[in-house]
Amino acid sequence: MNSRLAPGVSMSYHEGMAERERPLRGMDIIHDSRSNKGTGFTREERRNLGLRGLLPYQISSQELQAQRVMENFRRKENNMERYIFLRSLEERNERLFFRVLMDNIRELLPIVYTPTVGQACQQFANIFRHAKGFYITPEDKGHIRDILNNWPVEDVRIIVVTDGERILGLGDLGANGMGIPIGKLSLYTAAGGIDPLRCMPVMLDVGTDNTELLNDPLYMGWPHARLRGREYQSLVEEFVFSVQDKYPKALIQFEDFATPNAYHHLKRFRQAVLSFNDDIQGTAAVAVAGLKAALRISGTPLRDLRVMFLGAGSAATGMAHLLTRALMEAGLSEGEARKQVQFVDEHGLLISSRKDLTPQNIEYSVDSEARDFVSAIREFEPHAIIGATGVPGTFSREVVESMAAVQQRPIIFALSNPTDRAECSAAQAYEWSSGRAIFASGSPFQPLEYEGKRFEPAQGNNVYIFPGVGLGAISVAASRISDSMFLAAADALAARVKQEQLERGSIFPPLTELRNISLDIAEAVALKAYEQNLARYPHPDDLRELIQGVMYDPSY
Ligand SMILES: NC(=O)C1=CN([C@@H]2O[C@H](COP(=O)(O)OP(=O)(O)OC[C@H]3O[C@@H](n4cnc5c(N)ncnc54)[C@H](OP(=O)(O)O)[C@@H]3O)[C@@H](O)[C@H]2O)C=CC1
Ligand SMILES: CC(=O)C(=O)O
Ligand SMILES: [Mg+2]
Repeated sequence: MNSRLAPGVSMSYHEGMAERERPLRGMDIIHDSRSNKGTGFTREERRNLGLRGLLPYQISSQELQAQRVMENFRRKENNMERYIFLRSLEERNERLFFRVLMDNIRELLPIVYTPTVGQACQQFANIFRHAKGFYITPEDKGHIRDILNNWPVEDVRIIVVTDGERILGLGDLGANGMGIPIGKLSLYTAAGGIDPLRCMPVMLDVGTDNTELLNDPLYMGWPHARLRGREYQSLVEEFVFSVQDKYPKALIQFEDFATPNAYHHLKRFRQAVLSFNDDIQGTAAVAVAGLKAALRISGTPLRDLRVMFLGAGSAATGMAHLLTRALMEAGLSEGEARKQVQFVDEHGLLISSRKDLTPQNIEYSVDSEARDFVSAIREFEPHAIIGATGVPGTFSREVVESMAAVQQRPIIFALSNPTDRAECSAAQAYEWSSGRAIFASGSPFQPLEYEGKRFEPAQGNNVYIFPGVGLGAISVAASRISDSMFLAAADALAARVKQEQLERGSIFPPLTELRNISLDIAEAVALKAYEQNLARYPHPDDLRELIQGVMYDPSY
């Protein structure tokens, strides 16, 4: 048991959580999305809360309201309309929004998350209705701790922060990237059971180098070129330390930073602050889980697995790092494990003589005559290729055919988001490999038939990981997040894949199980925290029950 408590960290999850009471009545309660039930208010509530006359006569159950919402949702003409509709619902009636999201996660995930959230970021100014989240600009330098007091919640537990420089595979979207922290936090609640009151989306709006946005009079962000260098770093530091001061129990998830900054922040804060980088570490765990499940289909032992990454940025190098750890757990030395991982980027195979290697990928560089992707595949004969380039079409027919020539069951993960950035589509992977590919993609592809056989392509996305990691970490007040926690998360995810799913080619469990998956992951992460002496709350009698007990329920 470890009861080292940081200043401001109490002994249990719920302690210190009470927010200032705001007795609401009448129209105020209807305009407060957290309290509002719309037509769900009972006769008695209507009498006691001054609501008589303010609502139509009929009282609807939450189930009936949800049915009404889904009918309206399905009548919308396109996904952007659906996105706007759902976000407006959240602004009116938060519990109904989460009820609907949780009960229809398969149908709604592509709207609140990738691919539609990418489009929503691109059109952020055009669809803007209502400010949500917290914006920090360079003009707030020296005042961040003060302005955090403007946030109306006393006890925040999860913060997702971006600076908008690498939004999915869409590049620098400046302050429009706020759609991503908002979307990720909706999933923290729907999948990870974190009370939305405890969630805070943050945009570090340090400008943008996207000239189209800078020239757009509708752009709503800080209209300057990106802050860089020391000034940028010191703004990020001020933000992190202000958060620690105001919200000492909060986990900070860094999201969609450009690679050099992503690694800089990870290195700077990972030991001292409860934080992680989702693109580097969350993606890594989902990939390791997917590979482990895929190996159950191909029959290849983990210690023999060879993987070639296309792209050598934050997502790919994060995956390589955790995969190396997994291979070491399977009995290889670090050197042996690294030899089983290779990278190809825009300029070809990462060979030792290249001058553009980074600290994250240099250890994987090789001596080889091969240069381009296809000849590197022929030489290395990887069991898996994993794309994290943000560039569509990079898994060409020749690439997939080469994989099918060297492996009976080639593993092909096209992880770039949104859908139109995927390295190849599910249909292409199956067709070009004569139905032999074991496929996953970052954004969803519909089930399909190839030569009379039905395939259900899996979605290899960090949404399977971050809600559970966050839930586990804050349930025990972890002091930091370790690599071992991500390996534990990967194992918990892989363990949920059933044989019958593998037979349909699906290497991740159904998204409808996200809440239970997150609970399993949270338990595994929390156990790891106790094992590694990183938990700051005393060990409970029943860890799973404790975690389950803190999970948000949107029912009235
Ligand atoms: N499925 C999931 O859960 C996740 C998916 N992703 C996706 O991964 C993608 C990459 O993210 P991230 O790693 O942060 O981005 P980066 O920009 O850091 O990395 C992209 C990498 O791809 C390389 N690249 C670019 N063009 C090509 C090309 N034509 N052929 C080969 N390599 C190329 C780049 O090389 P260079 O630097 O030389 O340009 C760079 O190494 C994004 O689309 C993102 O949506 C990210 C996180 C999670
Ligand atoms: C999924 C995700 O985190 C990304 O594409 O950046
Ligand atoms: Mg991301």
